[in-house]
Amino acid sequence: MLQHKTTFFELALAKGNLRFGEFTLKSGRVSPYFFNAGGFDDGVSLDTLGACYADALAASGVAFDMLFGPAYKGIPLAAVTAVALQQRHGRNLPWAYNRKEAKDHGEGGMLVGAPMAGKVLIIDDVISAGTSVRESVQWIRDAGAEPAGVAIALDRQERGQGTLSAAMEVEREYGIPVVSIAGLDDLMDYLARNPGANIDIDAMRRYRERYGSQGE
Ligand SMILES: O=P(O)(O)OC[C@H]1O[C@H](OP(=O)(O)OP(=O)(O)O)[C@H](O)[C@@H]1O
Ligand SMILES: O=C(O)c1cc(=O)[nH]c(=O)[nH]1
Repeated sequence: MLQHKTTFFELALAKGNLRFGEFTLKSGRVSPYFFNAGGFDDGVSLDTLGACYADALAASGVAFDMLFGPAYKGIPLAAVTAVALQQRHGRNLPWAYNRKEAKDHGEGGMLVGAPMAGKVLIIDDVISAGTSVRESVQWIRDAGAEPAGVAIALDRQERGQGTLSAAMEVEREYGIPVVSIAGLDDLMDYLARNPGANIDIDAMRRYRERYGSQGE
């Protein structure tokens, strides 16, 4: 398993950002696990998470010229990934984010940071229904730039309306790749080798059989 995946799982488990039990999702499904991206809430964990995004992007080979972090949770993720790309991979790239409400004084406007240009990579925590990605693609195109792909932390690899996962639906709809630090398959592999006392791996398997996405 690639080092950034192991590092991500170790960090998420140590911070309690990967939990096991019974959780009702946005979709209404009852899941035996839950990922809370908002819990990377201190300097060390944010720094480590940024390194995981940067290393996953470097390993993916996706080409991009700048980063875009959709409000709100995408903003610190894009910022810390920009820092990690520079420190770990020698790529000093521009980055930008949007506001959720327009600012009517000072510099005004909805977009903050570098002007959108070239191939823009969207950085977010998760994709559920794809609404956030859809809005980000619109921001990027309206500014005359081109979406290059999406980077997320954990791909739950479960189907949306059809048999494809939300990430696959985004790839198909926009013709752009979705890169994740890790996916459910990686998590299952990790847990098989590092079992936790409170983790019902059979419940995870049953959930994946019932809701897992199929094909590419
Ligand atoms: O694929 P989707 O259905 O859009 O769901 C995923 C989005 O939902 C959450 O953001 P949210 O819009 O709740 O805003 P926040 O970042 O301000 O919490 C999350 O951070 C993603 O951006
Ligand atoms: O589908 C969701 O609602 C969801 C799942 C998950 O693991 N984490 C999260 O923030 N939302």
